[in-house]
Order: sequence, then structure tokens, then C-alpha cells
Amino acid sequence: MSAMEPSDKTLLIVYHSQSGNTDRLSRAVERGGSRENAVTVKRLQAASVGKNDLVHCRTLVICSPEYFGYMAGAIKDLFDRTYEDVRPMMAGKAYAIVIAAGNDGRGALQSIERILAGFKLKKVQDPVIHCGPVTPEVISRCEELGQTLAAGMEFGIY
Ligand SMILES: Cc1cc2nc3c(=O)[nH]c(=O)nc-3n(C[C@H](O)[C@H](O)[C@H](O)COP(=O)(O)O)c2cc1C
Repeated sequence: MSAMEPSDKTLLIVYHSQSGNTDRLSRAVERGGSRENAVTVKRLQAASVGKNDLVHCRTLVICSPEYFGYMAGAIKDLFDRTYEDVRPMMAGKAYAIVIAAGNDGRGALQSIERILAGFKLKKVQDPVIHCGPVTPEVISRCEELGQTLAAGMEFGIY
């Protein structure tokens, strides 16, 4: 595995979803990010993400439902599978988090933030935490998040 090339401009969106809510939010992030032509946007289910996907992205968006006050197991599994090997190559990359929850979401957010702090990733946007059914408003927020991240990458801010 090689270290990240400076020319890498990949926005990696990792998601897990059981009943479709997080899936829809992650698609909205993808749509927003795709508005910036100079950035490659990759949206992958957490279970299919490998170490190279993490190493070769510049910016990472984790989209997770909250299950039992925590991130989805598939997101945790991704971190478990990759942490030791990729951690040295992750420092300084940018991240943002999107949470779909029933009525809370803070447990999922905090658990992900703790691990990303261990990776030494840099939080560059406030999280989107959405409770309840997906609404047009949260779809717009997620599109905006994706576009803002991609624009920041395009202009070399992240
Ligand atoms: C097994 C399970 C556990 C859940 N636990 C929580 C929880 O602890 N806190 C919360 O706010 N919502 C909880 N929910 C609700 C989900 O977070 C919410 O429905 C979310 O939108 C599901 O996203 P998904 O459609 O992408 O799977 C839970 C749902 C399931 C199925």
C-alpha cells in the first residue's frame, strides 16, 4: 500500500443503512460533492471498504445510523479491520459525519468522533444529525455538505 499522493482528490463517502435513511443521506452528500468537477466522489457501503479506499481519499464522510446509542456495527467493523494498518497514513485528512437517528444520534456521533480523533483526522464541517424520517431539508443540508467539502478540496483548503 502506498501513501496518499498529493494529487489524490477523492471524497470518500462511507455508509451503512438498514432501512434506507442513511443511504438517502449519503446519496445526497454524493450528489452535492459531484457538483465539483475536479473532485472524484466515491460512495461505498462500509462492508465493502478496504484499506486502500481509506488511504487514497483526501476527505472522508462517515454516514451512520445510530443503533443502540452507538455507530452501526458495520462502521465499527470497518474501523476494527483497518485501524492499525492505515492509521499512520490518515493523519491530517479531512472528515465530516452524517448521522440518521430515531430520537438522539449523539452516541453514534461521539463514538465515531473518538475513533477519527485516533486516526488524527481533521473535522472540517459540523456534523449533520437527523432524527426521524428523511425530509427535503436534511437532503439539502447533506447536498450542501458534500458540495462544501468538494469545493474545499478543489481549492486546496482541505
Ligand atoms: C436496532 C436499532 C437500534 C436503534 N437504536 C437507536 C438509538 O439508540 N437511538 C436512536 O436515536 N435511534 C435508534 N434507532 C433508530 C434508527 O437510528 C433510525 O431509524 C435511523 O434512521 C435508521 O437508519 P437506516 O434507515 O439507515 O438504518 C435504532 C434502530 C434500530 C433498527
